[in-house]
Amino acid sequence: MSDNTAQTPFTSGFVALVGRANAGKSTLLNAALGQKVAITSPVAQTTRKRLRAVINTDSSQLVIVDTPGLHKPKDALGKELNRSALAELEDVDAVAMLVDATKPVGTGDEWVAGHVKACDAPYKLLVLTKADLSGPEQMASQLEAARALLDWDDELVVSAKTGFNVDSFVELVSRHLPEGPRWFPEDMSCDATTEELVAEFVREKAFLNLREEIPHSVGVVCDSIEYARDHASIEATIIVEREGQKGIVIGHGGRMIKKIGTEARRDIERLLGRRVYLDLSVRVQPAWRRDQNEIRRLGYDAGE
Ligand SMILES: Nc1nc2c(ncn2[C@@H]2O[C@H](COP(=O)(O)OP(=O)(O)OP(=O)(O)O)[C@@H](O)[C@H]2O)c(=O)[nH]1
Repeated sequence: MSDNTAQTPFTSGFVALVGRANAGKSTLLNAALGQKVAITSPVAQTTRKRLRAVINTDSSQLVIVDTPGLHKPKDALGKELNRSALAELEDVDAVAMLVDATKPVGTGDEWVAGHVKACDAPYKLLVLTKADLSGPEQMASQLEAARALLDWDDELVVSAKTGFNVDSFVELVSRHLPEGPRWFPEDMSCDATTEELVAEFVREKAFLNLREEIPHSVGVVCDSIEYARDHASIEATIIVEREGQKGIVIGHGGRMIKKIGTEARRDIERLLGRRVYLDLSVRVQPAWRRDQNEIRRLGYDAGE
């Protein structure tokens, strides 16, 4: 494939997706990539790991950085997530701030916008998400409120669920990146290891199936992956903070952990392109969310 044509210079760069928890960052990233790498759920603060996804077009390479949603931190994990999200803003070529079209623009958005305003990124894009859930009037008033947050370079309304304007998002950002080479090989879709993606896919299903406070107490680590000719055998551990939570994760007669495992296995099979045997266990690690070392060990930190 030719990278450059006489007419359009090849552009490349880093793009941070920021926004309040639950704004739709991970969903937009997966939709733009056309492949699931980031986990999503209706529970706020699902994203813990920074993930870089690489989107290649004929004339550009976007390295999209998904960040944990910004929020008022309640514990060491919360602080680390904010730190990691804000650190991403320091060195990117573009920032896309996502605002949920269905939730009134409020102090949370103002706080995030304040950080976007202060950062040096040369291109700042407002993205109104979840267009499929919002009527024209609500959309218009949300846009007006979001416009007042800062002097945006551009604005775009998208629905990552229906695909509306997802391609436009990629095109628009590509046009505003600097001229540059492909930084990453064309066949690389993200910077997470298979083990990290497996652990995240299991955590997503735990988030989706467990209610109330438990999801935030859940950490997942992938212990091993063994590849055979036509399948892979995987062992992973779900970490919780209390004995009682362990019982809930396992469920009556093991039903809950089986459900989590079955759902995660489907995504992992799609990722690996082969049959998967997934062996899940549960371990209690009291107060791991307050333990900086444990947060690091699980990879829910800013890295380097
Ligand atoms: N209907 C609809 N739902 C969406 C859309 N985008 C995201 N969602 C839903 O909104 C919820 C949150 O989406 P995420 O992508 O996990 O949001 P996030 O900003 O990454 O959230 P954090 O991890 O908390 O920072 C999920 O239930 C998504 O399915 C959309 O365009 N339309």
